Amino acid sequence: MVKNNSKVSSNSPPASPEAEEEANYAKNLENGPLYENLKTIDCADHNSMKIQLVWDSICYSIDTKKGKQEILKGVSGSASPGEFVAIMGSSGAGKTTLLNIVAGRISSFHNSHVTGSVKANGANISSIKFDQFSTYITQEDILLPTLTIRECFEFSARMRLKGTNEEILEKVEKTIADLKLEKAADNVIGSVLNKGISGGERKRTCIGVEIITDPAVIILDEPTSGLDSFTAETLVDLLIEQINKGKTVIATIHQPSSNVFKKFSKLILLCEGYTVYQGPPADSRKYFSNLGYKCPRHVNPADFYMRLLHVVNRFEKTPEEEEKLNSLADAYKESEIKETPTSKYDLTELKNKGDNSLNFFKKVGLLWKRSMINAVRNPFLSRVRLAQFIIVSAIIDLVFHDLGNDFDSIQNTTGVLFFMTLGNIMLGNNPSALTFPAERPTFLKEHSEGLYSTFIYFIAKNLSELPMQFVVTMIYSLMVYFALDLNLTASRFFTFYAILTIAHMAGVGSGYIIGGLCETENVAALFGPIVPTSLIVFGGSFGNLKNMNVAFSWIQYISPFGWCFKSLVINQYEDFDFDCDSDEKCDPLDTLGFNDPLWKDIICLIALMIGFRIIAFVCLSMISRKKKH
Ligand SMILES: Nc1ncnc2c1ncn2[C@@H]1O[C@H](COP(=O)(O)OP(=O)(O)OP(=O)(O)O)[C@@H](O)[C@H]1O
Repeated sequence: MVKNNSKVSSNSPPASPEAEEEANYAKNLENGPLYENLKTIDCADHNSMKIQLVWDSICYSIDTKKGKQEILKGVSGSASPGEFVAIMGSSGAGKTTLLNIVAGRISSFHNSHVTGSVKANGANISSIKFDQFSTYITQEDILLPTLTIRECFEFSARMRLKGTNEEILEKVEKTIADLKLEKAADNVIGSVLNKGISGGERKRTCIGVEIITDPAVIILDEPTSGLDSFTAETLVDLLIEQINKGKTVIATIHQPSSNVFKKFSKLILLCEGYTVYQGPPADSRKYFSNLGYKCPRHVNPADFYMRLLHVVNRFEKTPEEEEKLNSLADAYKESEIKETPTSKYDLTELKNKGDNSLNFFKKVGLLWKRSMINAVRNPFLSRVRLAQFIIVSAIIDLVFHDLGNDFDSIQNTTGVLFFMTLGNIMLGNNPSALTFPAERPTFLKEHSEGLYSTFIYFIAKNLSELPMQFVVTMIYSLMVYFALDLNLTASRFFTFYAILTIAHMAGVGSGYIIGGLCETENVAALFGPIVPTSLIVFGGSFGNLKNMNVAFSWIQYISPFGWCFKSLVINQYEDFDFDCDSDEKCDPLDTLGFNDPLWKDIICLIALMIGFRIIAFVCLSMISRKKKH
């Protein structure tokens, strides 16, 4: 219950010993590091652009099954150059939503509606390419675990900045130094399974990857979450160094320590979509004290406010909770500290910067290089792939060696060729189904930041995986072809190798489709075998295709198993010299009904290889576009 709902001024003089104590506390806060730092700011010394962000009357609602849910209810505020604005509030208060709207990452869509305006130096952020001037650092640390800190920065710098090699490397070193990461710069990021850099270093790396371009506005979603209080304070100090350079920093923060709390330039407290306080942290104690909520002397104000704004169940508030929150929101609306968003600075006009992006080939090259580093540092997958082909080849050699060339050999030969077809395509499909889900967070993040298009990523991904595909099918061909004594001419061997390689690549393509559609590796592992397994039925070895259900007979044309098997059989028997009495009886191609010319089957296989990739690319494009909204 708000005891004092009268207008509250942050500047009114202390009238009682209690008020004097509050004033002293506020003074102590003012003497904290932030205010010392702020005095040293000389924005004119910095050449980089200064941006003031002003958001006015932001409302955000979503349509749910139960009706319209209002998430932000007319929130206004600003963040100026040299300011660290911290947004705090209870869980579900709308902090991340506000941050996303201010960053221009949420706009009205099918079931969500945004009203109000967000302006950067007076220009509506939707009318400029705001991400050219700002960066958004998400709560999740999305970094490739196999790269080192220096490599992460270098990739980001090369992708985003233009300049000579020396300039790029200089920028990388400067960012490492700015973020005090010198000692860990050559350590790999690591993952849950392979320990790498510490949590604080990881967070600083995420920040470094983004601020390497020197953005004027740095927006962070819960940058200190999961860090101990000392590491969190160190991180906030690094961000304060950024505001000292004239940057505008806005962050949502959970449970800051009292040391961190007093370093913010401005505190915004949100509750249930309303602003309940906006102003210097040092003035907040007095403000809430005047409303009847006195924060005890030795209690961290951040904890006190979180407890004050907490509701047990957001969707079923008690009458007391409802009354408290409404009166806090009303008190802010009527108070003198309520901010009327206006531009206070001599603002530079924001014009879109020229296109700073690299050309297509350089981007493909950088992504390809990163994928190769990733593969070399994570050899497990490559080794497993090699081992799979060696084991399957060895089993084939053991079971079917030296097939011979008499009539009785036909059944064994066609059998082994079908078995090879199966192994070859399945061993392409299944691991590939896992690759996109593993890289999905990195791809979606970098794509949404405009680092590269889906097409560039897709081309680089395909190119980086090609060498392995050529190697495994060569091992397969060499280990099996001569041991089984198949049609022994050089041209037949190389055609055999080419068929296996194209079919394997078609298998990889079908894996890409599944990988593109599945969000996680677990789901992809479950669904991975489904598509190829269904296509095996139409591979031409388990039944006469002419007698199958007409409704499904078209599937034979999209089955790489069928085309691969047919090609291998034709390649084996087209000019095979049989040890046989009767010519007619000895032509297995006639018996199997494989009368097409070989080139036709190979072209169909190539068409499937390309077609599967086009479908996979469309799936990825749809997912990346959906993610952007
Ligand atoms: N697109 C959406 N669809 C459904 N609900 C949404 C959507 N966006 C936001 N919300 C809801 O709006 C409310 C505010 O979400 P938001 O993420 O902004 O909260 P928050 O203050 O950042 O919370 P936390 O501190 O727990 O992260 C939540 O109840 C959330 O479920």
